Parts: sequence; structure tokens; C-alpha cells
Amino acid sequence: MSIPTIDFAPFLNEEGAVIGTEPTSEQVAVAKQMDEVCRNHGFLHIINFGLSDGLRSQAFQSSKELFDLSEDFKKTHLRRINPKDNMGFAPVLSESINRSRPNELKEAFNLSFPPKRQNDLSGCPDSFVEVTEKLQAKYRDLARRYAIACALALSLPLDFFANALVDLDLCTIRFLHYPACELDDTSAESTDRPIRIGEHTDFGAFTFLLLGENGVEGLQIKPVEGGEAGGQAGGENEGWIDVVLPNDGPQGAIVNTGALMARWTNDVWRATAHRVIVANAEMAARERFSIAFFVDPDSNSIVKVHDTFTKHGSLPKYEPITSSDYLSMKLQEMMKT
Ligand SMILES: O=C(O)CCC(=O)C(=O)O
Ligand SMILES: [Fe+2]
Repeated sequence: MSIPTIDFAPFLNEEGAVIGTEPTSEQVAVAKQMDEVCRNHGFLHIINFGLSDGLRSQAFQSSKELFDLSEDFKKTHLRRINPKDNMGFAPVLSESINRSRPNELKEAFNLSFPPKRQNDLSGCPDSFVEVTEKLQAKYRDLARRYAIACALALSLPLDFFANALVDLDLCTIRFLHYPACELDDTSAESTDRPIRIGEHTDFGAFTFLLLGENGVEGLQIKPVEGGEAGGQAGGENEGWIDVVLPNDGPQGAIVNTGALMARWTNDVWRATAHRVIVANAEMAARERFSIAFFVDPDSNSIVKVHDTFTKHGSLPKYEPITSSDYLSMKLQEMMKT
């Protein structure tokens, strides 16, 4: 399925210019498009969102440099991730985002946002350290602008989501590498073929996903009824749709709705299940890189169904929960070995 492309340029004015002023007609038009997509399946392709092609390719180059370090070096010298702070290196086959599936053929490095959180980048190549600072600065603005656009799209006060993105103390930039692997053709249709990342919905408000060369291959989505997927749903092999991106035009990011946004909106904006599969032997032979930016509400924010979504008599589907309680629960599940 070709996912819709949305040109975010109207929001790239000075940060915060929208709050306290009337949105422009171009901004309203973008917000309307976002709302349509997010009510429907929650996966869109965004262009002109403030990341230059130069910085993007630098980020992928540095990611490759990091993951090209030897397994032994990475395991002994890089700071190891843990569910409590979600920062650092996760080796291949150390995680499973969907507990009903085997551990995943991927490795990752997670970065948090200073000054509330301090990253330990010892052992990381200098180029990686350099690029992370530049990305953090761009992403800080992006999170806020996108949050404002979401509020406009949902007819909420414009600062509603932005107020939960002040510290960015739970936001994470995750560099992902899926190594090449073997695919035994006899298991091509069965559930025990290699999993790059199992069926899941992202945990936070929204995610920006940058895909490296060949990056879209294997990425599939499936709209779900509720705000999260996992458990039983993980066994199903039905209803998956390949994500297809435009062949030309500027390189963008995939944006998808996470479970906490679904909770805020009582599933008016649903979180869409997605996964990365190895569909055939050629795909298995190619390594894959992506960089996810998980925009998760600040730790002390209480995510509660907004009254707007229950005013016509529908009941809240979710109990209020703090962002930190929700995320720790999900991270513990994912990193349990
Ligand atoms: O690498 C990808 O394309 C998807 C990654 C993803 O869905 C995640 O890390 O939550
Ligand atoms: Fe995801």
C-alpha cells in the first residue's frame, strides 16, 4: 500500500509561531490531511520536515560505522541498554518487542535527550557522537512542531501535546541495524522464519522513521482496532500490507501513531501495528538500516482520554496513566530475556 505523502513545510516557521496566533490556511490544510490519515490507519510519509539530506546521510553513515565495529568490541565497550533508562546498545537477538515471537535479528543503539538525560557514548566513533548532537537539535524542534500540528488536526488547544514535550526525557532516537541473515526456503511461509522486528505498535505519541537504502523492504502494516498490538495478535499472519513509498520526490520520514496517542484520543487516532519481515532469500541477504525517533510524552505527564473524545457519550477505553509507568511496563516486556 502506498502511504500518503504530506508536505510539512507550512509548519517549518519559527518554533512556537503557531501557538498564540491563528494558524495559516496552509497549516490547517496539512492538519486536515494528517487527521484523515490518522483516523484511517495512522501511517503517513512526511516530507520537508526540517532534516537536510546532508544530515540524513551523515546519520546513516555514522550508524554504519558504529554497527561495523566488531561484535566483541560492541558487547564489551558500548554502554548496554536496560529497561530502566532505555539508553545504549542492544545486541543482536537480545530483544523481542512481541513476547509471542522469538528474539529479533536486529541490533540497536538508543540515545536520550540532554540536559535531563545524559548519554554515555564511550566506545562510539567520533562521527557518531558528532551527528547525534545535530540530530537531537533538529528533532527537538520537530517533536514540538509536529505536536502542535497534531493538536490542530484534532481541534485541541494548540499546546495540548506540546505541553507534554518540554523535557523530552523519555524521547529516544534509536539507530537500528538488521544484519543479513539466512533464509531457509522451507520455512518461508511459516511463523518460524527470521523476524527482524515482530508485530507491535509503538509505545509513545508518534514515531518518525528514517529508512536507509532498501529500507522500506520488509516493512508491513496492519490496522488494528485498539490502541496496541501484541500477545495473541502476534501469531497471526493475515492482513499484512507492504508499505510502499514514492519512487521520486524528496526523501521523507514515515510517521506513525503510537499507543499513548491512541489512549489520549480514545482510539480516534489508532496506533497501527507494524513489523519487519524477511520475505525472501534476496531480502535476507541484504542488511537493513533505519533510524527511529520515538516521541514519548515527558515522564510525569498523565495520559488521559481527552474529554473531546467522550463528549458524544462514548466511554473512555483507557484509565489515565503516567507516560513513565506506561513506557517502563512496555520496555520491561520487550527486554525481558
Ligand atoms: O526498522 C523499521 O523499519 C521499523 C522499526 C520499528 O518499527 C521500531 O523500532 O519500532
Ligand atoms: Fe515500531
